[in-house]
Amino acid sequence: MMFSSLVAPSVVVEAIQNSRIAIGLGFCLLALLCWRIWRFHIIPKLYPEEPPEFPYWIPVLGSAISFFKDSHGTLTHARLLFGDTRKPFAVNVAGQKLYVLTSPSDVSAAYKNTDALTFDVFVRDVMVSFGASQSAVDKMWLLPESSESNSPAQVPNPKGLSLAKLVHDMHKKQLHPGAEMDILSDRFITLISKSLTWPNIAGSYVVESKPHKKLVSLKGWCSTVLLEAATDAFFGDAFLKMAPNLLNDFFDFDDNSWMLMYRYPRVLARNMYQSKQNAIDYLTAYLDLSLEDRPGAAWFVTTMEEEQRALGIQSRDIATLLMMVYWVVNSNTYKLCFWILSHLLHDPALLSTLAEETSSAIAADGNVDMRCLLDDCPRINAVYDEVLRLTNSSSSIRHVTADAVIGGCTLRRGNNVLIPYRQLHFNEAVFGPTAGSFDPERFLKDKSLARSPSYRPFGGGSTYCPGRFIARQEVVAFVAVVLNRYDIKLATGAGTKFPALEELKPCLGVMGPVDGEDIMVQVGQKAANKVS
Ligand code: HEM
Repeated sequence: MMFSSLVAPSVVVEAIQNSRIAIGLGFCLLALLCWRIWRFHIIPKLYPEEPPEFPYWIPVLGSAISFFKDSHGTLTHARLLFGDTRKPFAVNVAGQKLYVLTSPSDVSAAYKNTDALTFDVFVRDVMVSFGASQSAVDKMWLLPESSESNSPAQVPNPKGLSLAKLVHDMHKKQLHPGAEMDILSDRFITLISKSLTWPNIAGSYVVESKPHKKLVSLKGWCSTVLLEAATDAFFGDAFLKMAPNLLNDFFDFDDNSWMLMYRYPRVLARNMYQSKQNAIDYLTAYLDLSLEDRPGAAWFVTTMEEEQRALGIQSRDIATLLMMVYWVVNSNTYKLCFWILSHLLHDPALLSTLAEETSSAIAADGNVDMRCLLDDCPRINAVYDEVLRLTNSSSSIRHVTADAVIGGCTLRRGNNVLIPYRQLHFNEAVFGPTAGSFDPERFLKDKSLARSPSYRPFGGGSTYCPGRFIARQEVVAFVAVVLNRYDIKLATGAGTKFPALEELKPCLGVMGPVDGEDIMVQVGQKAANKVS
């Protein structure tokens, strides 16, 4: 009796506390439900001209978790939820509203609307994320008539643009067909051809070496050859000699560079930040060498440095900004070579068709006839286009500086626009019911596809990739030289299954294989080219 009279009040207190918690929880749930109904059912009716927003439950996070886990899957889910009309919709990622464009006509309209949709805000942000000082970033945007600007006017600048804007013209001068591109691409292709000679197939990617047979990691082979060639072609051979770990730092950075773009906290991305720093340290040391000690740099590198020094930008900041260029130049092509060769190794008939088609472009002395590869070898070029379509996960991004109407919807100032190319590249209305699979002849059967507004592997508008000409040359030359110089086949045993694309990790370019899904390749000298 005494015991129960002691216990009873505490049971009652506990019950009251529990009911308060239940009421509190119920109230929170009700508030959340009201907020959701307001946000995703009432607001769209009040503002029907704005793109509808993909619903979410956690206000501050928005759709961030699913977007970072699988951005293509999340955007596809949103597109289908809105009836697959391909009209603009919005996704909220960690409090930031992103308008998503998935129709080819909206994408073209966005690229054209350079007044209201700008890339500048994004570039400034990226420069700062890469580690450039605020003063260097401001100097990049100084107008030439400003008293602080002392440009040597290496590049014609009739419109009086800041260096940040003029750089687009400089990219074009270096990378679009013309004298500077010829010099760069000759150097590139010569270096690739040299790295693919039998004695030069060496290094950590070679797992086993016998007199006329080598076992190589395909990913290691493609990445080492392409990155070394690009580094040498852009900076001359001094840079690689003084930066022994550059390639490893670059790959460590490249694998996780999305963390930088999405501003991951340093504690969660130490490795990525450290590798970026190491690469920038190497570039700074390179820029501090005298010009005589670093001959052979490409026109863009020397001219950009001169222009930046004239603005009073110091080596470390020049190195940081150059690192951004080094990254865009190098992050895609080695992965494309990897995927093309993976398909060929799994389809020996296709491999021999392409070897035969390209044979007259590859001379025994190592010379590569680029014109022949580009103009007379439609099959290898069709495979290039198809693999690029399937593996590219780049997006264009723009900032809305003034309200703009795209696809009949009003995009509000202050938000960002996302153009995810993968949404275009898998559109069955354009690429047919087999859009999700590899068809080596897709671009051969329908030549207009390569020019379709739904095929955008290199983006468009003001940021349309200027490196697209050299990219094709590098990749096609690499594959054609390998096919014509060597007998290649999948090594028996482990590593022969077709590698899976790393689709779930956010990626800003061509996707790599899932970790550990490399391919081991047996490389043998063709009887005609045997060299000991
Ligand atoms: C297959 C390989 C490549 C792909 C898929 C690719 C794709 C892209 C994309 C999507 C953009 C940004 C477009 C946008 O924001 O709208 C871009 C920009 C750029 N790419 Fe490429 N790229 C490749 C290879 C290259 C190569 C080999 C070079 C140089 C040799 C290069 C140089 C550049 C530069 C300098 C920019 C910045 C353009 C600017 O903002 O002015 N790219 N690339």
